[in-house]
Amino acid sequence: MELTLNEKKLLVVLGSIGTADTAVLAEKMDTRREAVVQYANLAGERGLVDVEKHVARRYVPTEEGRAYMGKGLPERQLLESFEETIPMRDLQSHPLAKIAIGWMRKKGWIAIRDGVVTKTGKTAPGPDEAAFARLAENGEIADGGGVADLAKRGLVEEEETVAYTVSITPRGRELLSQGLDLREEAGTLTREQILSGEWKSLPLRRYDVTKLPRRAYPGKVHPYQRIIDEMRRILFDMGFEEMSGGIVQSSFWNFDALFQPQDHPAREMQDTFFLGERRPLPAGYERVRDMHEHGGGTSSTGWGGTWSAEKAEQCVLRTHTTSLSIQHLAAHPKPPVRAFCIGRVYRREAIDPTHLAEFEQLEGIVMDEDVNLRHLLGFLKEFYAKMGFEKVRFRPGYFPYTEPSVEPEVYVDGLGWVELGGSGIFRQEVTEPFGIEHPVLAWGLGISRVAMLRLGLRDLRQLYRSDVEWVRDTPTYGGRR
Ligand SMILES: N[C@@H](Cc1ccccc1)C(=O)O
Repeated sequence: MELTLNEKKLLVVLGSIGTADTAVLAEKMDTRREAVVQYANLAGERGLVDVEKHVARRYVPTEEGRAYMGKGLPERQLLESFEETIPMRDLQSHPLAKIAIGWMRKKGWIAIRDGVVTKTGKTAPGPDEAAFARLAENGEIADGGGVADLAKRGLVEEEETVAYTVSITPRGRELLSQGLDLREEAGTLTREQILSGEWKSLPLRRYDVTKLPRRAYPGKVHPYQRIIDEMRRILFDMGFEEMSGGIVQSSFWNFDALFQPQDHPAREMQDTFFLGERRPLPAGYERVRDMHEHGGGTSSTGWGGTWSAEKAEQCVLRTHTTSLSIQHLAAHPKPPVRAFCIGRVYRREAIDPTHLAEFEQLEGIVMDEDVNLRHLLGFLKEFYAKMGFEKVRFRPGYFPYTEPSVEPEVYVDGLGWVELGGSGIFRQEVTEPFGIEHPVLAWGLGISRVAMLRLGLRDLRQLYRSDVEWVRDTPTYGGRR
């Protein structure tokens, strides 16, 4: 049997005292209690010592509980603050009134009639007060009596202490009587010890290679952020540049520039978070106005009616990242443009496992001479394939700013076809006011959905919870399933 030096030292100490708890052993061995527990468990597996675990539960006061220490429970303090009767209004001005009046009534100590509070005479302390008095005396208290009531009120909380006693077994004694080699063990060898051959005669520390190490939790990137990073990588690899912009946008950029009519249902209060702030309209906004009112210089008839600059100035939390795409195009009206962004958007949704009021979109635009629908479908297919979704199909859709409009769907085993966003080619009504003369392919994909599918989640909210266990248990490897 190969004992570690520490086990041997433990046996030597126990040889003289037989039994001791780990606190005593730690002191005698000049080490920490956790170390003693570890040595004792090793020696215990070999049958040389017995390790006994004692769990002690006790209750200690919470912060609120400490505030009442020595003064008594709030209802007792309040009861003693007046003689036989008191007008309710006066009683209510006592600092403890909020908590204590309810308890006095519940305990039957007072009756309230016509705004006057009268003591009932039945005001003897119950088990909770007795427990509280004992707690005040000792600083802690065992379970039982009225302690449960105090715990329910949040005045005490449970504290658990674990202690171990270690005793030497007959086998341990026998081994000890045979004499133990107490020379220091070498845990690492020096170059000299190896070259000179001295290592052969050194007592070496043994390692148990069959033991699993304790799990380590180094810092790591959140699973959702890893997927987002992967998507950015893919788009950079496909030759896209990244656009950026604020989450607060004027209605002009979020809606009007995208030829969304001012009375469009998506612009209603129940769908969009409107802000009090306003932003001035950009130079040249008149072309957008004209497009809305009568189609500007194009063959479009526009939406008709009068376009309101005031409505367009009003700020919103962006409802889609398409508000960034159109600004990028306005700033870069000449081809080629290949740009993307991944950003949070906001909608007034009823929240459920698959709908949140905030979520992320991946937005992309491609403008070039002669790009067409086939290119758009190709880009989307390629992107999804790189994300690990092999089967992709497209259904016709509708957006006020694209024609044609397409809704991509991916096939997921067990779920079937899942819709993942919208896409299309920007209408002339969108591009013309900004002097854009070539077709623009555009898409906006809900990527929290993608992340949910990739991570096998049933509830979208998991992506946004501070759930450390889940973050720890989600592997970092294998982007793809
Ligand atoms: N903005 C659309 C998606 C989309 C983007 C670009 C073109 C067409 C559609 C949405 O939020 O659902």
